[in-house]
Amino acid sequence: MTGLNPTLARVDPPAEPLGAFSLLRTAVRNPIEIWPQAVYREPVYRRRFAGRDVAFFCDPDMIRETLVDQADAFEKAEPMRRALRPALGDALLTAEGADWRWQRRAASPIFRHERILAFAPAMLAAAETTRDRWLAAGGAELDVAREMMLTTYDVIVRTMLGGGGVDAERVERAVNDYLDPLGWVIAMSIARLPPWLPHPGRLRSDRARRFLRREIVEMIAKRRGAPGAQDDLLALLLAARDPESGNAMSDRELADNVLTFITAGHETTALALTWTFYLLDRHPEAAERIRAEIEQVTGGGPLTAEHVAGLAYARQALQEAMRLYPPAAAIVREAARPVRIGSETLDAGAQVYIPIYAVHRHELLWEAPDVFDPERFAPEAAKARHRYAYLPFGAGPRICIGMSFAMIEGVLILATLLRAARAELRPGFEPELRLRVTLRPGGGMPMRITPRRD
Ligand code: HEM
Repeated sequence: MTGLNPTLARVDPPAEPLGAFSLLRTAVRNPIEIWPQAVYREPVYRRRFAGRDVAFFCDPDMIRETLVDQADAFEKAEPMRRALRPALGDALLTAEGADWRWQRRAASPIFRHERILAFAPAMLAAAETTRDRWLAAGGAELDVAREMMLTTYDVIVRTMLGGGGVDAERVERAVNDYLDPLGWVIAMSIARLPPWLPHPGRLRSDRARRFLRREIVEMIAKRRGAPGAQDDLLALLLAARDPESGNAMSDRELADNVLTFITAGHETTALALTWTFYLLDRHPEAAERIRAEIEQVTGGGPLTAEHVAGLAYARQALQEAMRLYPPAAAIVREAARPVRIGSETLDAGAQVYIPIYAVHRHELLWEAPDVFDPERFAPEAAKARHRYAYLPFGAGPRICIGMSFAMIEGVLILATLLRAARAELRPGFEPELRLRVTLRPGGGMPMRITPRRD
C-alpha cells in the first residue's frame, strides 16, 4: 500500500434505513444512496418495501449460492427488466430460460479470449484516434468521462460493425437520452406503479429507443444483403449457430443483441477507464509504475496484442478501479420460487440485491476498503481472497460474456493514453457517484490533458 492515501470519492450511506418517502425520492435521484450503512457492515440486510421482501447479500458464500449454485431459482428482477427490455428486447442480457440459454451457447465462442485478441488492432486504432485528439488539444481541459465513452464506442463500432455506417455522436446521445430517466423507471417499479404512467424524460427516452432500433435494424438488413463483406462481431453473430439445435438468430434477435453489446459493452468499459484515470491522478506513483511497465514490455516500440499479457500492473490498476467503482454497481434478482440461501428463506417474488459496490468495500471482506491499492490484485493476494468477494463482471451462468473483451480493451486504451499524455483532475473538483444502471461520475471527469515529453 502506498504511504499517501488521499480521500477518494465515495457514497455516503445513510446511518439508518430511509423512510418510504425519502427512499423513493432518493431512488429517483441516485438509488445507490438508499443502501444504509448496514449493507457495508453486515453479511445480510433485509427489509420490506411496498409489500415486497428485499434482501441484500454481501456474504461471498451466499453470493455464490445465489448466482452460481442455485442460479436457476432466480430471474433478473422486475426493475431491471422494466428498464432494459423496451430497448434491448429479449437478447442475452435480458432473456430468461431456454431463450437465453441458446443465445449464450451461440455467442460464447465469439467472446473467447484468443478470438477477442484478434480485435486488438481495431481497439488500438480507436485508442490512437483518442490519443491524437488529446495531443492536438494542446493542454486543454477535456471531460475524460466523455472521452472514454467516445473511445469505447469507437471500439464497439470498429469491432462489431466493421467501422462504419452509424452516426457515432447521434447514437451516443441516444444511449444517454435513453438511460437518463431510468431512475424514474426503477423508482416506479420499486413503488409498484404501472409502467405506462408518464414520468420526466419519457418522451425523449422513447424517441431515443426508436432511433436506436431503427439504425441497427437497417444496418442488419444491409449486411444480410452483402454477406461475407466484413470480418467483425456482427459477421460472427450472423454466422453463429446454437451447437445443439443448429438455430441461427433472427433479424430481431440480432438487432436486440447488437444493441445489447453496444450498451452493455461500451459504457461499462468507458466508466472503468474513467475511474482509473481519476484514481491515477490521485496516485501519480501508480501512473508512473504503469508507464515504466509499458516501456519495459514494449521496449519502447509500438504497442500490440502480444503485449497485453505482460501489462500486469496496468491490469491490476484497472481491476482495483473496478473494485472501488464497479461500473455495474449491483446485480438484482427475483426468486422464481421459494428458496433457501444460507440461513435465509426467500418466498417466490422476493428481491435479492448483490450490491457489488458495497461488497467491494465491505468491512468484513477488505482491509482499508476505501484505499486504492492495485497490489490487492497481485496473483498471490487475489488467490488468498474469497472468489466471490470481487465480482465486477458478475458470476455464474450469467457472468459477463464480454469480460475478456473489456479487459483487453481497457488495458490497451489505458496504456496507449498514459504513454502519450498526463491527465490531471480540475483542482478542487470531486466527482459525485451517480447510479444510472451504471455507476457514473456526476458532473463528468474534467481533466487537463498535457502531452508527455519525457
Ligand atoms: C468493464 C466492463 C464491463 C463490466 C463491468 C460488465 C459487467 C457485467 C455484469 C456485472 C454482468 C452480469 C449482469 C447480471 O448478472 O445480471 C454483465 C453481463 C453482460 N455483459 Fe458485461 N460488462 C462489461 C463489459 C462488457 C462488454 C465489453 C460486453 C460486450 C461486448 C458486455 C456484454 C455483456 C452481456 C451480453 C451480458 C449478459 C450476459 C448474459 O446474461 O448471458 N459486457 N456485464
